[in-house]
Amino acid sequence: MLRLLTAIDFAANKHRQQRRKDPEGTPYINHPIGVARILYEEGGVDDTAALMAAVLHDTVEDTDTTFDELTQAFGDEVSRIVAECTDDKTLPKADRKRLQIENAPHKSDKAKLVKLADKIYNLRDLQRTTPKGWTPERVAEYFVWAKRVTDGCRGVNARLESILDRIYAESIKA
Ligand SMILES: Nc1nc2c(ncn2[C@@H]2O[C@H](COP(=O)(O)OP(=O)(O)O)[C@@H](OP(=O)(O)OP(=O)(O)O)[C@H]2O)c(=O)[nH]1
Ligand SMILES: [Mn+2]
Repeated sequence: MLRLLTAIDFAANKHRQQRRKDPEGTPYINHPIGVARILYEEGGVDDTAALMAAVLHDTVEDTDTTFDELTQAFGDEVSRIVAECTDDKTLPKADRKRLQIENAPHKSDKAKLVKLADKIYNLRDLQRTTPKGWTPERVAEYFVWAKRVTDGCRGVNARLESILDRIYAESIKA
């Protein structure tokens, strides 16, 4: 479990100059820490590798962190879970979004858990406030897209899945 503290410190350093897209400019690190909290507290997940991967899940996608660095610091399993949760930013956005839907069902159970908690955090954020520059249409499209991704991650945690069911019932208009 102390490895989890090391991961939190690592992620906090990597994300230290980043802010969320909300109007308040919340520190980015609130997101990965919150994703790990959702996994543990709301999903009942106490697997250390999954919780560490949750904390680290955006470090490669959004900072200069490499998978080699993660493997060195935290081992193969954590690095692989993060890899499964990392979009290829060299691809056009439409391809990245499509690939998340297509690849979701093929991910490991631990990667699916991180994906479910990541989407819960982001969807709650969208219910709370609108990111800078987002139109209502873009927000609505994110809910529909996120549902397609998380539908492919089902079967790993009934509690997280029912939280998502409620969020979609509240926010996706037929
Ligand atoms: N809802 C919300 N999202 C914010 C905010 N600030 C940053 N984000 C991040 O923005 C991403 C979603 O925005 P998009 O425009 O769809 O994706 P993009 O950053 O990949 O282009 C999420 O990345 P991600 O975690 O990698 O997840 P995802 O791309 O798999 O959804 C989310 O964490 C905020 O204030 N509210
Ligand atoms: Mn994320």
